[in-house]
Amino acid sequence: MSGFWGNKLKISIFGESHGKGIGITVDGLESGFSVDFDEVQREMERRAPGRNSMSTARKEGDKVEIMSGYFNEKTTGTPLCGVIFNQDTKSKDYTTQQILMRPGHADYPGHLRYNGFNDYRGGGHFSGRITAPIVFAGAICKQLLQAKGIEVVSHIKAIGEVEDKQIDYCSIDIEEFKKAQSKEMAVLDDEALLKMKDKILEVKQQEDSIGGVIECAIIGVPGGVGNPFFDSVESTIAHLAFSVPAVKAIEFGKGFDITKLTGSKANDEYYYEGDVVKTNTNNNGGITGGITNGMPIIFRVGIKPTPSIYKEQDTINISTKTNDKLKIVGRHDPCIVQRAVPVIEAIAAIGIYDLIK
Ligand SMILES: Cc1cc2nc3c(=O)[nH]c(=O)nc-3n(C[C@H](O)[C@H](O)[C@H](O)COP(=O)(O)O)c2cc1C
Ligand SMILES: C=C(O[C@@H]1CC(C(=O)O)=C[C@@H](OP(=O)(O)O)[C@H]1O)C(=O)O
Repeated sequence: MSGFWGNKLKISIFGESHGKGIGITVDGLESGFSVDFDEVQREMERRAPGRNSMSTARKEGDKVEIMSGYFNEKTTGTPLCGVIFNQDTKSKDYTTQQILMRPGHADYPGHLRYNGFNDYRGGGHFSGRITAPIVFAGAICKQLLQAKGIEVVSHIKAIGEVEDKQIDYCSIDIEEFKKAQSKEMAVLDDEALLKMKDKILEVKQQEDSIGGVIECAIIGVPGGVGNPFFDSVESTIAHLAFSVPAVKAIEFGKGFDITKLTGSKANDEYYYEGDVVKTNTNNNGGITGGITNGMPIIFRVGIKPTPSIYKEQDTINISTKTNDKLKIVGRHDPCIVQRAVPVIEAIAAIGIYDLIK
């Protein structure tokens, strides 16, 4: 089975991009919590397709219908199920995807795994569209975490070679991040934002695509959360991050760059600020031994360039068993990164809520 995740919180996703609908069941939420559904819908809008020239042209309302688990304006504590009905499908664009396998997409592995019975339309269950219900569940977890003084924020660290400003891992300016959320893309530095936008529109013009990096910070998690080995905070977040289509890399704190430091530079030295324990640096991204140390949790995910590009590509025809050419039609994101920002925040919130519940 692969549609289920969680320990104390359990989520189960379902649906296909061109099927009737997509959704999620969330079990293990605390009872008696009033969800701000306007805020949930704002989170859905941050991810929704068809909102600007940097996105797929497919337009979805992405309004979530609550089927269960919410009564008298409060969570009941029993499974909360949210459904989103698909509206703007154009399945004929995918006629050739039955036999011509898109490089970089799940067509071929999905065909093998499900013996040809997979729904190939719009990528079916493999589609980035299935991240909409994840954002829904994450938006609720975010609110539950906020009530405990925990904030989850993120920004686009890079699109291709264009980078946003370096953040201070020890002291996250939450307001600066929140301001970035209302921009066209979640970038802290306005000049970098314009350069990133130009880059995305340039590759779009060239019938190509581009990837990038999202950096996420979780602030306010007390020290002592998590477990050694298999349920470490890193394992929990990484498991969820790699469940997001197009995520190909993850690193915590200084990440791969920590390997270039000596121990005396890499260690985060402790000090007391009043009775609060802090560290001078945060190279370990707020986690040591798989357990939080009270500093901001910092991680980055690498998102690959969108696989469906309009340039002609080499591929295979699984019907004739010959080599062939593929020229994709349809509506695709020239870059996934800017739409995946709320998805990464959502998986972070789901993971941390599961650990602290
Ligand atoms: C928000 C979001 C939007 C996406 N949009 C597209 C798209 O328009 N076209 C496409 O080919 N892939 C898109 N993807 C990525 C594919 O779904 C993904 O690359 C594919 O399922 C293969 O999985 P993998 O890249 O994790 O190996 C999107 C992913 C996300 C998270
Ligand atoms: C619909 C969404 O994005 C889709 C993700 C996607 C893919 O292959 O992942 C391919 C495209 O699907 P379609 O060809 O049906 O338009 C995107 O539009 C969404 O994110 O809500």
